[in-house]
Amino acid sequence: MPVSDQAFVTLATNDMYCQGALVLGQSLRNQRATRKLVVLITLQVSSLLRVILSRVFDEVIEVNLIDSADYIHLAFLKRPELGVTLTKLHCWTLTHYTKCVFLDADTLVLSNIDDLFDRGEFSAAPDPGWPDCFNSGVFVFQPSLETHSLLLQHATDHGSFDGADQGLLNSFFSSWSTADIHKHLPFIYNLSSNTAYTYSPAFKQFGSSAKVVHFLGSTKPWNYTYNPQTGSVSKEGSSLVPEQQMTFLNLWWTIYHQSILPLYGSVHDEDESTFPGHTACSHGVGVPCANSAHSAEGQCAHSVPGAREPCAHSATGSSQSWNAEDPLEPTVVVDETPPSPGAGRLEDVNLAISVSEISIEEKVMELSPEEERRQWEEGRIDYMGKDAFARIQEKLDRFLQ
Ligand SMILES: O=c1ccn([C@@H]2O[C@H](COP(=O)(O)OP(=O)(O)O[C@H]3O[C@H](CO)[C@@H](O)[C@H](O)[C@H]3O)[C@@H](O)[C@H]2O)c(=O)[nH]1
Ligand SMILES: [Mn+2]
Repeated sequence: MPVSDQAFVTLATNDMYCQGALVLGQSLRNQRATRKLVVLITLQVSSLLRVILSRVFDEVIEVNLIDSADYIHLAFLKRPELGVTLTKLHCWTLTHYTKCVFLDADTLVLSNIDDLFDRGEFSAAPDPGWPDCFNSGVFVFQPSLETHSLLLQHATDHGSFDGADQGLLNSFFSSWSTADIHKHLPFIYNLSSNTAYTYSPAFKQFGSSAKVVHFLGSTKPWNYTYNPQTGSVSKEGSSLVPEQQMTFLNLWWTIYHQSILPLYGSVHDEDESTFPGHTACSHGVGVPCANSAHSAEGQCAHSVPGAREPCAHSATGSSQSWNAEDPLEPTVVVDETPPSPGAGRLEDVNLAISVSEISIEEKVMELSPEEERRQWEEGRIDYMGKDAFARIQEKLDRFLQ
């Protein structure tokens, strides 16, 4: 029976992490999850991705880093690296749910995990790098504004020993390692795909019971290239990937290929008026790249209503959809057309699709000075890139010369 006051929750602060969130959401649907699916997003997520997320998730909720007084209290601007961390903490504000399970966007659900809702706050699995700490990629929690503000207060007072949410949560829920063994989730609920092999006999014994795999670390599934004809991540550049991880990477990509890519086609078909910049075209083998662009600016959906059914093979069947049944058919890409004058921003991802290769690339955006200024004024500040202190100082120095 569906339970409407409990939810699986994830987070995606940009279009790249949205790709992970989509596969995660779809994997939960494939495993017949009986709880609501919620994705937290931030302003940076494009309107196209918001629509696509709404096809997989029950709720797409924008959390705003800038307007919240809490972040100002935290002297947020002095600790930009805490941004994503603080965004994860927002899950405690989902008080229309009584209990939730948070899953990182780089996790993949392999079998039904509804039994996690039998556990209480704060339940998590050990971190493979330091098992007296939990890994914050999968945890059971109870939304509460009080806990949320205590967490923010803790961040203000103590910071985070790893500069991110895992350190903060471990010092906040510091009795996890000793107090209650029931709050230790078995490792199969958060199996790190790249460290499992360090104890390979255990992996051999228990690996097949894995329920959630976590692509922890800097290389994520969407950083690989996939060959839909072989059903496998391309070997090139992945020769160092251990065999066990390869299996999980291929599973991730199978879901992406079969269930997520068709959504791009169907959104285009249905929402031509919303995304007038979108066109689709076919390319042959090896054609390098396709871009997507649109000109509609995202209205943020506190909650975007969307399809609730599993969307495997949900391509609408027109020639503009990915042909999952017959990968030898000419493939379809979402192509770039110049946005109309005064149009909104482009997507932050390129989908490069050909018969033998699919890849997802981060788009390096060249913004007009007006657009740059607008982003700055909206608080969308690229601390690590063009708005980094060193770059601004350079500009000031040039100006003052
Ligand atoms: O630019 C980003 C970065 C992260 N995330 C979200 O935050 C999660 C954590 O980031 P991730 O790249 O998955 O970190 P990990 O490689 O898993 O590293 C570890 O360290 C992180 C920081 O402490 C913890 O959040 C993770 O749970 C822990 O597994 C992601 O899955 C996303 O849900 C974004 O939305 N945008
Ligand atoms: Mn992660």
